[in-house]
Amino acid sequence: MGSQKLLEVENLCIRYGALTAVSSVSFSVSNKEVVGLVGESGAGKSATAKGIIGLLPPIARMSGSVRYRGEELVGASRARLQKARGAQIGYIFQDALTALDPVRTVGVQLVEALRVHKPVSKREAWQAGEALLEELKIRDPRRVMNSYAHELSGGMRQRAIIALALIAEPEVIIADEVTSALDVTVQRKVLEILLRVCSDRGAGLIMITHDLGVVAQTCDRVIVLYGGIVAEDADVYTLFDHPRHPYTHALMRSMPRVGSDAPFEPIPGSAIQVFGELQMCPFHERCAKAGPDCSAKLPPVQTYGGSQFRCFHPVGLEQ
Ligand SMILES: Nc1ncnc2c1ncn2[C@@H]1O[C@H](COP(=O)(O)OP(=O)(O)OP(=O)(O)O)[C@@H](O)[C@H]1O
Repeated sequence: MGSQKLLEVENLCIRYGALTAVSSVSFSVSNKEVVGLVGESGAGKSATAKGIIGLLPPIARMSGSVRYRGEELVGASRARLQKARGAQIGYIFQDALTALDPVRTVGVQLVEALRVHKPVSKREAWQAGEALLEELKIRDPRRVMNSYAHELSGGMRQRAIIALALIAEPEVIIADEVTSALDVTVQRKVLEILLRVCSDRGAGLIMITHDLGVVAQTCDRVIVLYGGIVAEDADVYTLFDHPRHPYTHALMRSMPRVGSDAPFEPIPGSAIQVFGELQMCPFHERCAKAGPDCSAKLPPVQTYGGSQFRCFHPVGLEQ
């Protein structure tokens, strides 16, 4: 199977009243590709993901284009979006405790999630659920099928949530900070399992995270969001070898590195909220390289050596 574009997001803009959460975000996801959406809290990662599957709250206003296999989802009917959610685009929620219904067993929830989309009997759905839990390396799938969320460990709960998102075999999976609540060893295992199952199925994965360690471990391509815009978009090797946007560069210096004595430096200042149309670089107040041009207008997208970035003063390309 060659590379096929499954999802194309173009010029996505999302507003909550006067607050602009997402401005002109564009990217695509192909089969077997893992695309990271990275950025600090408030950067617009979840808004982008929820916009893709039509789960924004009624106050939100969205424009732009989201195409699944070429079919436009922005402005699609509620029924069309319901079909897209789960059967074509699966969403793994951030918070495993609230994503699972506390009063129904994992099995009952899996059966329902499958039967909404596929004409299978309860028995067949139950068997599919059990097989999927086994695929997710759950040692005693029958016990987990009959368990309630509170009876499971954090890692098991997270795998049950992953199963709920995968049961109807979507081709694109959005994983929203799926492992941030888990300790590091469990996190690594859950990520490995998620990647393997997505790759076995030929699915595309959008990995939402603020953790560059997770990005390095999992992603093929990385979209760095800041203030609701794509600050940088590059394949994972180019991004780590040659971060061009000063925000990406600062983000890398702010994380501890294994085997390095270099001190890690927090990014000064705090993330911004954008109101109205963005007329300047949203990072300029925190940026050591900013010049007068950065506060005068929004830098256009530039391309250099496999990266795209919005910056007048890219790192390593000083004139
Ligand atoms: N329902 C809402 N009403 C108003 N503003 C919102 C709403 N949801 C999100 N926002 C705002 O939209 C912006 C983007 O939020 P979003 O949740 O997409 O960020 P994020 O990058 O996913 O952050 P986090 O990592 O904390 O989840 C933020 O400024 C946030 O305060």
